[in-house]
Amino acid sequence: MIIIRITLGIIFMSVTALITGSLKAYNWMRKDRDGKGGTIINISSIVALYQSPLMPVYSATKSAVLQFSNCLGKTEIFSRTDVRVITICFGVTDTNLIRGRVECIDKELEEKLLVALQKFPTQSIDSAVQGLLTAFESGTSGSTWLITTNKPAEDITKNVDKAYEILRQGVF
Ligand SMILES: NC(=O)c1ccc[n+]([C@@H]2O[C@H](COP(=O)([O-])OP(=O)(O)OC[C@H]3O[C@@H](n4cnc5c(N)ncnc54)[C@H](O)[C@@H]3O)[C@@H](O)[C@H]2O)c1
Ligand SMILES: CCCCC[C@H](O)/C=C/C=C\C/C=C\C/C=C\CCCC(=O)O
Repeated sequence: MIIIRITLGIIFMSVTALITGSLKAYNWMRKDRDGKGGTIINISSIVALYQSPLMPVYSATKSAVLQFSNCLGKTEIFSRTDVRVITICFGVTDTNLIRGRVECIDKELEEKLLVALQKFPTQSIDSAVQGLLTAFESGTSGSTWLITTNKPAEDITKNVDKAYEILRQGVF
């Protein structure tokens, strides 16, 4: 089935490869294992910050990137390893990704996504890169940055923390 192939591909690229690659870099850089410290910047997306039916698989992978990177970058670990982990949530950015056909889990969603991608303001690659550089220069370990609609990069770590404070109610 085509959708299974697409789904497995997205999960492999956005989650499996990202996590294994991050951990390889992490273990190589960590100061408590003779490394020199360093920075890992992982790319999530605005789809990790809200719930939409359009791309359940892709959205799940970007939420996984956000959670993995935030947790790996927590102070308790950073203070031992000096490996800073920053997460970027990009908005729609004018790259090949949004130019090609996006095969959703069904035709109805594909049509809705096309409309959404056309309606949602698209930022330039330059804005996206400028925002990433800001996050690299200013971001603390475990921070999350929103870079969208050609606006300056915004540190949204406090929003993510508040969201998880709400989610954890009743857990402990
Ligand atoms: N463009 C957007 O609107 C947008 C929004 C949010 C997040 N993102 C994320 O940004 C990241 C980059 O996407 P993009 O918009 O630059 O897409 P893109 O398609 O323009 O670029 C992807 C690049 O990755 C390369 N690539 C693909 N498979 C590879 C592999 N197995 N090994 C090495 N390189 C490979 C491609 O050749 C291409 O150069 C993705 O994680 C995407 O989810 C993009
Ligand atoms: C609603 C607009 C959100 C845009 C931000 C987002 O990161 C950009 C996505 C651009 C294209 C989608 C890229 C990959 C998904 C590919 C196929 C979807 C597979 C089905 C699914 O995810 O459920």
